Amino acid sequence: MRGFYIGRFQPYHAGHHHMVEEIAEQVDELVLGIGSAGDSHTPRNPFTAGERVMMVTKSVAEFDIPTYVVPIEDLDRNSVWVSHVQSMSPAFDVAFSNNPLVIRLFEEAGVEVRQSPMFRREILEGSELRERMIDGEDWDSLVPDPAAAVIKEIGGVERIQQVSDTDGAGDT
Ligand SMILES: Nc1ncnc2c1ncn2[C@@H]1O[C@H](COP(=O)(O)OP(=O)(O)OP(=O)(O)O)[C@@H](O)[C@H]1O
Ligand SMILES: NC(=O)c1ccc[n+]([C@@H]2O[C@H](COP(=O)(O)O)[C@@H](O)[C@H]2O)c1
Repeated sequence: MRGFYIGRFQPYHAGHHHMVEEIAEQVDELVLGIGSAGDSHTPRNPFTAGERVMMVTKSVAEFDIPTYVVPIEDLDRNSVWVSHVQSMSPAFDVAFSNNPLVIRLFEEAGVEVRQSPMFRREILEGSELRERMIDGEDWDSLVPDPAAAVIKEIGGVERIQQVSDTDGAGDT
């Protein structure tokens, strides 16, 4: 059985990693979708699809399961989004998500969806991580080591600080 799990992974953090660990116990192969793949260099979406591919690929290497990492751009049309995902991904039998819209769209398309409990959500949340980077607070203990190394390699903290340091830069 092959599973599918999509997130923006801005950045890929220990909550996502915990969810992947749980999914890996339920499926034989896994597809990880890099959502909003066209977005980067903003306070809410600082990292490119390619950078997120690196964070995810290097982090999940510790799990003993074949994993495909597939960037997926957003569409203006929710009603056909599942078809779009299916056109970009290896075929999958079950989708994993805690996102209400994603769950609804997959279920309406007849795809089985499994949810898992949030893991330490009070700190393991992308927006919390991005605020910590902007404020110069500890963040690297909250992401898998390989993802932290990628963020450091690309100057990710300097980037998010710089793109957040303008009038009207928007929410993180
Ligand atoms: N701490 C967590 N434990 C388990 N699942 C999580 C956790 N954080 C996010 N998820 C789930 O992972 C998927 C991808 O989430 P996403 O990439 O939006 O991360 P996020 O932490 O919610 O980021 P943001 O704050 O940027 O929206 C969603 O289904 C989300 O519910
Ligand atoms: N119409 C669309 O393009 C559409 C619909 C539902 C989810 N998505 C994407 O799927 C991803 C879902 O991930 P999150 O759970 O991290 O929000 C996001 O990148 C989101 O933009 C896109």
